[in-house]
Amino acid sequence: MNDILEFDGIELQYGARTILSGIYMKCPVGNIIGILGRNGSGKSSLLKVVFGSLRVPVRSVRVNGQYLAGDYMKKRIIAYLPQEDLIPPNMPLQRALRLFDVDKRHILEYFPEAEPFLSLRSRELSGGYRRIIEAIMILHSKATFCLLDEPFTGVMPVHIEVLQHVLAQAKERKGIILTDHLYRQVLSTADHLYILSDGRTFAVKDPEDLVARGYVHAL
Ligand SMILES: Nc1ncnc2c1ncn2[C@@H]1O[C@H](COP(=O)(O)OP(=O)(O)OP(=O)(O)O)[C@@H](O)[C@H]1O
Repeated sequence: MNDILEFDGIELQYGARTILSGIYMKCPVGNIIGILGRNGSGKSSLLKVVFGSLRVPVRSVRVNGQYLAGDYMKKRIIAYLPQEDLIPPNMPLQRALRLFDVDKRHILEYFPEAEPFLSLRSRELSGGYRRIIEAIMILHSKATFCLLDEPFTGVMPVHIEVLQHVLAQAKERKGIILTDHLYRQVLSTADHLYILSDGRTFAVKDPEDLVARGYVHAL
């Protein structure tokens, strides 16, 4: 049976505002799960809570029914691409690849032209190149589950197609949860979709649900 990442019982509040409550999501290996939601609906917060970098008093994150606690990445269970840059600005790309235990050939396979970039510091790369390289790094990490916050944003269309190809290959051995406002790309990439609204997750059965939840005017 494929491994399954599952979470619920997550409560997140900022002051008097409840951001997350009534969350349930399941991500089996072999699947890409898309999360959509209006600005400020809590998508990034949810991924941080699941990864463990944002601590909350109540949370239940499980793999195959076993509760996870602490720093998941060290256990090579979950890898996370934050909405902000992943690689520190002064870190050379090849050092980041070593840290994430990713062979450079996984980058060069898609971008042979990137060989000279490997010795550059992250801040010396263009934003779009940095984003797709970071996303590919996470997808080739040893973790079984990958959380990707806006992997398509800032990436040019021909490279989005490359990333969709990498995602399709990666899901054969991983479970992937991603969120992005490039919703057409999310719709064409994800096997299952959720929309986050009023702090809760709703499974999207029909793309028209996105209109009903005020995420798009029309499809
Ligand atoms: N550290 C914080 N302190 C107070 N409020 C916060 C903090 N971080 C996030 N928020 C608020 O929590 C809400 C959810 O933020 P989050 O970034 O998770 O939303 P999002 O769905 O990812 O938004 P976007 O689509 O704009 O990226 C927002 O209203 C945001 O202002």
